[in-house]
Amino acid sequence: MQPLYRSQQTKPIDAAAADYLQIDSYQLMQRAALAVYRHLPDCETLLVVTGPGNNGGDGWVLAELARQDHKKVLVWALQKPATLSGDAAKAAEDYQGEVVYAAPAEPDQFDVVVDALFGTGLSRAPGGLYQDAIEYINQCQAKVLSVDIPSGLVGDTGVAYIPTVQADKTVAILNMMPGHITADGRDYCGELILDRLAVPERVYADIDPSAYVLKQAMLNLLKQARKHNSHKGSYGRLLVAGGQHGMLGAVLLCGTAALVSGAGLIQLITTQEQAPWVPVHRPELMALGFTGSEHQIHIPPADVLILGMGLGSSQWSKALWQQLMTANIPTVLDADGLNLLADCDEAADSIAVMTPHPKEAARLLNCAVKDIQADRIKAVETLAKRYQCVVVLKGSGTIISDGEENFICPYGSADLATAGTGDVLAGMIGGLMAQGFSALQSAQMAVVWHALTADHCALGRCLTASDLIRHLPEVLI
Ligand SMILES: NC(=O)C1=CN([C@@H]2O[C@H](COP(=O)(O)OP(=O)(O)OC[C@H]3O[C@@H](n4cnc5c(N)ncnc54)[C@H](O)[C@@H]3O)[C@@H](O)[C@H]2O)[C@@H](O)CC1
Ligand SMILES: Nc1ncnc2c1ncn2[C@@H]1O[C@H](COP(=O)(O)OP(=O)(O)O)[C@@H](O)[C@H]1O
Ligand SMILES: [K+]
Repeated sequence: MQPLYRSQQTKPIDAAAADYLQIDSYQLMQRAALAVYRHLPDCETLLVVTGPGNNGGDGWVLAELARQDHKKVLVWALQKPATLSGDAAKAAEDYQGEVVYAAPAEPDQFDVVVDALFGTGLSRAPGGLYQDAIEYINQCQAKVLSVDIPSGLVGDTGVAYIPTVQADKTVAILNMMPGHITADGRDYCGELILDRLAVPERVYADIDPSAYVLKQAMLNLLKQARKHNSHKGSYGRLLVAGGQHGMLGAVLLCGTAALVSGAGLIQLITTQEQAPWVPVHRPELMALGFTGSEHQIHIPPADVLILGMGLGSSQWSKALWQQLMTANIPTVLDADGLNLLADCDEAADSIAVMTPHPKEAARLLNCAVKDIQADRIKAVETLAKRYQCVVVLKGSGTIISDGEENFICPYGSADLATAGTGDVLAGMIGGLMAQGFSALQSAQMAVVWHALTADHCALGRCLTASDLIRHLPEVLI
């Protein structure tokens, strides 16, 4: 799996790469700039906007390459060359073309704008001249190519400061960062290209990644045929509980998704009044009504429980939650199941996977949603360690953590931002666990399958949770 590194890990990565290639840091910068230059869209005229550090250095080198390639190049330097240091100063000195120190008039004279303002060294919101430059770039009609990362986007977290360069293409050098694909990342990077400068991954073997990118290939396991000599009992017994009055749809979506994911036997637990309707909607699903009594219900034997979708927070909800959470069944906890957990101090040993969206995560960590989104990796890791389970933090660039390692999904889109798609995901995770996959493996495969199905459907804003379930099989063909 493709590793993702934090900004503090990029210096040792650069050093290891230079060492492997047996070149110095300036030669590495030259290779980086050449790699970016090769990804430049077809153009005659380009503006290269350079900042105060080595990202700016890459820009100066790229500008000289373009000049030697007979392009019409202009560098807009936010920092005068005399104030630069190290490789960036050298790069500015080697540039033989035209330079300006203020915004060029006629922004539409350029075919391409290269954003070489900030890379991994961005440490605060761009203000003053830098803010003006980013706003200028964003107003240009030209195609925008960002070197390493769009300036203003925080590589560690994917938080985009206001303003951030809106790139058409981003060329990451040597390594990618979590911020390229989670939180705001995908809205700002445009087409994302990683150029490793022909340095093999093993060169960084000693550097611990912050996360890994999940890959489509992990679904190959699900494409394998089942043993002929097997039966429904071989694929697990699953309980799906939730759906207080008026919310039957949540458990129906979840149970149906588990069914289509291959689980053997599925029983839904909902209210006494709604239970008879379950087989009417989906004959393969069995149903059990819970009255809300304090007395222990008869809990059928099960390998996995999915709890919380449309559960609510009434007395009925709390009584069901309490009884099922103490039943000692490996549990996928979702939605209101998580909200009830946030309100109680008891340890919950049976939780195998929890699937919070940022608001549910914020309730569990007693903070605001913006604190979760400010560092999604930290949030998911904290939850996984606290509850000793696999945590799936949903949203753009869904992150999965088992407390040791983190995994980010690069697929899916805001087409999934519609009611019930989370219920479908919980059903898929529980459905895979019921078939014997580990909690982590089930979460990883379900998240990738779910996101790729949305991409495959290509229904845009018309996508519904039911469409998603219907199209699941097509991604495995
Ligand atoms: N040999 C090398 O050094 C290589 C460098 N590379 C490039 O170097 C970049 C990293 O270089 P740096 O570490 O110099 O980082 P940056 O080029 O991102 O710049 C950091 C500088 O910007 C300042 N700064 C940060 N936020 C600011 C803000 N909001 N307003 C004003 N100033 C701000 C910092 O104080 C620091 O001086 C990478 O992203 C990549 O583009 C790559 O070419 C790989 C090789
Ligand atoms: N902007 C987005 N980009 C990618 N995936 C998204 C986006 N918005 C929502 N999703 C996905 O859609 C699902 C929504 O889940 P959730 O918020 O629990 O909805 P519900 O409770 O209505 O089912 C999650 O899998 C989430 O990751
Ligand atoms: K940049």
